[in-house]
Order: sequence, then C-alpha cells, then structure tokens
Amino acid sequence: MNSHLARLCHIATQPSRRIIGLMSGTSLDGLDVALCRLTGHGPGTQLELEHFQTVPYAEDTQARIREVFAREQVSLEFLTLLNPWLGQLHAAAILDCLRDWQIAPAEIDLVASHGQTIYHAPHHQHQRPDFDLNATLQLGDGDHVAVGTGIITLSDFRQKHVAAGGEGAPLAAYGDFLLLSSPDEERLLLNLGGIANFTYLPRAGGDATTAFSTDTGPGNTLLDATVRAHRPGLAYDEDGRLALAGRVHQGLLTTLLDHPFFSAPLPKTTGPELFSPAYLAQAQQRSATENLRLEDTLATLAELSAVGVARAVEAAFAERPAPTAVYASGGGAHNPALMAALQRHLPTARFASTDALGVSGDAKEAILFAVLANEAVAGQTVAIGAGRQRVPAVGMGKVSFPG
Ligand SMILES: Nc1ncnc2c1ncn2[C@@H]1O[C@H](COP(=O)(O)OP(=O)(O)OP(=O)(O)O)[C@@H](O)[C@H]1O
Ligand SMILES: CC(=O)N[C@H]1[C@@H]2OC[C@@H](O2)[C@@H](O)[C@@H]1O[C@H](C)C(=O)O
Repeated sequence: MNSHLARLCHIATQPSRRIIGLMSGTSLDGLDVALCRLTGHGPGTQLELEHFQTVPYAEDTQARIREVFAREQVSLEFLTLLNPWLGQLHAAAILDCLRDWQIAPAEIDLVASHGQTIYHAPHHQHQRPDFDLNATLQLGDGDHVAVGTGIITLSDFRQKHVAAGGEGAPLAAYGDFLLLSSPDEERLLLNLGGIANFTYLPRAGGDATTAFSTDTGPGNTLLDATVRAHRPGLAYDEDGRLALAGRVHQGLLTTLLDHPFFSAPLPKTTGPELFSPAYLAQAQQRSATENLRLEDTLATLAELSAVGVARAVEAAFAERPAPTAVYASGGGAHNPALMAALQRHLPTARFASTDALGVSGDAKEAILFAVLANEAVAGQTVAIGAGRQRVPAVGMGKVSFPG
C-alpha cells in the first residue's frame, strides 16, 4: 500500500486526531488557523481548540486577491498563477504558526483547507441561464498545502456539496450540528462575516434533518467596502463608531431591500458578487442618496444586514416561534451598531456569543473545516443534509498527499 494511504488509514482509526482547520473568508482580512484536537466523530465529536491565530493578509496579498475576487472578467494567466501561489502562502502560514506554537509538522495529522473563495455563483445569482447548475470556486490548491507542509491535506470541500445538488454553502450547519447542539434548547447560530448566515439547530437528540443553514444577505461586506472607499487606510468601522453616529435613511434602505434575494426561498447563498459597491451605488442613485453623510450610509447598511437576518428568520419560522437563544460569531459580532440593529429587528432574541458555548466565534469557521475533514476520514456522512438543507448526506473534501 502507498505509505501515505497507510498513514491516512492509521489516522482514520485513531480515537482522536489533531487537525489544522484553515479559513479565509470574504473580508480578506487574513487566514484563520485553528489547531483542533477532535476526538471521535459524528454526534459524539469532542473538540479541544489547542491554538488559534489569524495570520493577517499583507496589503499586496489582499490586492492580488482583489484583482480576481468576485469579478466577472479576469486574466486567466493571473488566475492560474494565483492558485498555487495562495496554496504556498497558506502552507507558509501554517509553518509559521506551528513554529510559534512550538509544534513540529509531524505532530499534526491533517490540514483541512477551505481555500480562498474568489467567485460564488449559485444558479439564482449567476448570469448564465444556459448553465443549469450552481457553482463556486476556491483557490489555494491542496497539493501545494500538502507538499509545502508535509501534512496530508483535505481541501476544496464545497464541490461535493454542489455535486450533490447544494449551492456549496453554507456548510456551517454540519459543524454546528456536531459541536453545538444542546439537549436543553433549540438554537440559532448567527455568523456575521462579510456575508451573514445562520444555522438552526433543533434540540440534540431531536430530528437532525431539520437542522439547516442559510445565508441571509450582507453582513459586513458593504459596510467594509463603504468605509474603505471613504476613509482610505481604514479597513472597517471599528466598534461601529461611524454607524452609531448616523441615522438610518428609510428611502435608501427600502431601495436596497428591493431585490429578489431577500424574498427567495431558504436555504439560499450569496456573496459580494451580488452585494457589491455597484449594488449600493445603484440603490443610492435610485433613492437620490449619493450625497448622504458617510455615518448615515453606514447606519443604513448595518440596518440592511439586520433586516436581511430578520427576514430570513421570519421566513424560516413562519409557522412557529423562532428559537430565542441566538449565539453570534464572526467579525460583525464585534460591531455594536450591527448588534443593536439586530436586537431591534429580533426583539425576542437573547443574544450571546458562541464563546459562551466554548467555541470561539472568531475561530468557528476554521474549526468547521477541521470537523468536516474529521468526518471525511473517520466518520460517516453527516446526517443532516437530507432535510431542509435539501442535500443528500455526503462526505466533503479531497485528499492531497505530501509526496
Ligand atoms: N471591532 C470591530 N468593530 C466593527 N467591526 C468589526 C470589528 N472586528 C471585526 N469587525 C468586522 O468583521 C469583519 C471580519 O469578519 P470575519 O473575519 O468574520 O469575516 P470573514 O470570515 O472574512 O467573512 P465570511 O464569513 O463572509 O467569509 C471585518 O472586516 C469588520 O467588518
Ligand atoms: C462560497 C463561500 O465561501 N461562502 C462563505 C461566505 O462566508 C459566509 C457565507 O458566505 C457562507 O455561505 C460561506 O462560508 C461559511 C464558512 C459556510 O460555508 O458556512
């Protein structure tokens, strides 16, 4: 037997595994690196987060990604170069983290690499009705991560979900279900990244197939883009200071909400391809708010993110009350303007951070991919797909050997 395959079989049959989960999201702020010890698999999975670090993307890295990110037309040569370059960058980031943590690569069982999403094209969003399919593209090839680190790597998790009929996202429900279900309460887990999404979790032991996750619309992406455009040098509205100093403009808000995404059936996904500066500029033109103060525009955009979440929650729980226990994660959970808007639009919700459940909100998405890799090698298919998620249960991730 191939020695790498034998090692993978050995790893798969151990009681626990040390897996590095990687995630770099739509905010392009950096690469999240989560070293997880995962014991068991399936509903018995136990997580110990040994280390977590966000390795910030240098400005030129961000600029390189932005050259193709969410753009309909790009240079194919540039794209071809970016794919291995990002794989090598991510491998180097892992080695840097391991050096800081004083852990040898040989002590790690697997890397679970999400890659960098550069384009997300669910059927309802792409401009090619002649292609009757969903599609999504992540760069940072797993072979380069495996060879660069010497660690067996699973990558490109979203393609199997698409192949099975999904939109390739959100995958959060699979990890949330295994790590964060509770016998005591049903829960909403609200992730406020560039794009916002939530997972509904029934009580642990209840009907797993009712768990699902869905995107709800913009989280921080429009807020960040607007701040960057008006305050060069600022990456985001720190602690929501600018938005909190502004007032919601109802005309702009109504125009922004006048998009079919907000009434599309659940579950649904989206990205900065749709929620882009062009979408905002068009709404500003239609509502004659091009010259609105920056503070008022940001207050309106925070409101838009909150209304997107509230509308999706209302649609999901049209027939019965929504869970009141809501656990927030992602960078937007640090934005008081966004959290205040959410509380206004979900008045019965009791908000807490997923940190209160023992899972760091900043690390949660990187942990998700470690969990998916753990299931792919040691588990069965994750059971929750078949219900409201409308995707048959499938294992996700492709294997790259380091040699
Ligand atoms: N203190 C803060 N005040 C306001 N906003 C903050 C703060 N900290 C983080 N953020 C917001 O969170 C963003 C980063 O969020 P996060 O890392 O969750 O996004 P992401 O993982 O890239 O997105 P996605 O989940 O869509 O892939 C920042 O760009 C900023 O908008
Ligand atoms: C295509 C893609 O990368 N989508 C991301 C993005 O970031 C947030 C939201 O949009 C979510 O759908 C997804 O990531 C998380 C990790 C998910 O799949 O659950």
